[in-house]
Amino acid sequence: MTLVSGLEISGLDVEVDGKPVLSGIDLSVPSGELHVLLGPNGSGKSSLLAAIMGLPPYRITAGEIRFNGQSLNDLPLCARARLGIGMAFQRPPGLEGVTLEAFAAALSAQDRLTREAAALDLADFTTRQLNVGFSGGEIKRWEILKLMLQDPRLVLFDEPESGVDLEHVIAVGHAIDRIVRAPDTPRTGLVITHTGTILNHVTADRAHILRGGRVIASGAAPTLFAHVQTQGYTAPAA
Ligand SMILES: Nc1ncnc2c1ncn2[C@@H]1O[C@H](COP(=O)(O)OP(=O)(O)OP(=O)(O)O)[C@@H](O)[C@H]1O
Repeated sequence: MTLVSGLEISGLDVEVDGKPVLSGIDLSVPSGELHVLLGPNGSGKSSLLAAIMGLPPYRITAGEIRFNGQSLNDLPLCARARLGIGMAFQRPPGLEGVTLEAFAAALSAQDRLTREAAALDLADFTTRQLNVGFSGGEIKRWEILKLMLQDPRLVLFDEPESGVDLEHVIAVGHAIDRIVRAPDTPRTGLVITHTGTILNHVTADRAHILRGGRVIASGAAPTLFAHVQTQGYTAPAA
């Protein structure tokens, strides 16, 4: 299938320092859909997000990543960000001297900061420096708020619920839905989850199981997650 709009990955091989981490990945996420990546530790989930975002040291050695019909393979990170690709990181660094207010002002997104900071319980943080002294859960909530301010078109979430308490997971899930399901802005989303907690609060369309750097199964998100809970990261019988 060739998608005109959305994310399309075909025959993708990726290596790190000469070591293959992804092999023959075929994955399509149509515009307007949110897909989930499941898989055991070390199966290549974060490497896949990094390869889409263009983060070093992940190197594409075969295949192609396209977004809205444009190949990303030869684009540096900053060009991918300008195309509207954004990522909520697992362990983002602190940015001393840059406050949430200043970050929002640089993006002319002060209105969104006011609105969405309240929804993510970060209203008291606007004069704080980014990620400096934030708790683990606060960092995760800021990563979601950051995406709201950046207004990306392809949104990558690396374990958005890990370290987030149960009450705030609800806010994070609703915020992810607001990002991906904005009625007048078509967006595409890909989210990694281990526990599946976030799936109780977002509407996910499809899920994919990665194992050993390969996609071994794809299916409706609730069905595939239920399968993983009982059978582990295996391909369901046809
Ligand atoms: N920068 C790197 N340097 C060396 N090896 C790496 C690097 N990044 C990933 N790898 C290796 O690639 C494999 C896939 O790692 P990756 O982080 O993508 O897995 P994951 O599925 O996201 O795992 P987890 O569920 O534990 O977060 C692992 O064996 C990992 O050690």
